Amino acid sequence: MTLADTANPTLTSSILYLDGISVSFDGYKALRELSLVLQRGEMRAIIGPNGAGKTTMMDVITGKTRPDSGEAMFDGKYDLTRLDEADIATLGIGRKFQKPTVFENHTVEDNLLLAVKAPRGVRATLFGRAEPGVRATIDRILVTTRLQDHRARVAGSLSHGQKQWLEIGMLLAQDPKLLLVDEPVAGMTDAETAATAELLREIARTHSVVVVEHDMTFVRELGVKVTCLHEGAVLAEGTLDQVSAHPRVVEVYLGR
Ligand SMILES: Nc1ncnc2c1ncn2[C@@H]1O[C@H](COP(=O)(O)OP(=O)(O)OP(=O)(O)O)[C@@H](O)[C@H]1O
Repeated sequence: MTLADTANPTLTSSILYLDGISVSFDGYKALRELSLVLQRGEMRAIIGPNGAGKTTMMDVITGKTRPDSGEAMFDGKYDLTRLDEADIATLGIGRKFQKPTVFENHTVEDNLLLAVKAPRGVRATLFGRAEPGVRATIDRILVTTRLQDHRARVAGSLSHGQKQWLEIGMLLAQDPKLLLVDEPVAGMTDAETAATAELLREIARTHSVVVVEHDMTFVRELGVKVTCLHEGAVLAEGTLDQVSAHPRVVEVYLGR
């Protein structure tokens, strides 16, 4: 961080600060001077057509992709462009990919126990006799993710929606400050989609969240600020109504 940055109140007050991020793949510009600021405790929905750069942006945040230029800061002080993926996860950025990757042969509860933030070595001894603090965390997550009545079920027997919630629960078990959630409601029923919006709103009371999603009904249910990306940059930002009324957003995305 430079001296100029410490005097930048937008940076110091934000959980995530992206400024002028560019990424090229073999000459193709996936991100073009992308700038986005997420306040602490904010949930933001990211929309935009295929190829807009949403996944690439998430990859920059998690250290999977290094930008060619620009600034990416976390929690007002950590330079994400200089840290590797493991360091960034340890700092408190958790990511959930679109496809659920739960341990199908383990119970719901054991999946959460496996994910829980615990010192190395402790994890292996957790099964069957988890310490009370860990138990309380797991119980809380089971309630949040609507899985309290399914804790003893094998994860492979859950519905698609329940698997997604379990994976969100596994993310929560790591106690991240910032959650990145990629297309959580793809393939869900309308009822599951509505429940997921409610679940994320609950999580957003105590965490900062970035959600990438194409389902506009779901984005409306989230009721948060929306950023529409197009060709690697921000095309529009505001409430869903404001963004939806933007002629270019209609032209390149919503009107299609
Ligand atoms: N590793 C890579 N090598 C080459 N090109 C890539 C690579 N990753 C992404 N791209 C290209 O960069 C552009 C942005 O892709 P990205 O996956 O970030 O878009 P997206 O907004 O997430 O799209 P979608 O909604 O389809 O997931 C696309 O044109 C894509 O083909």
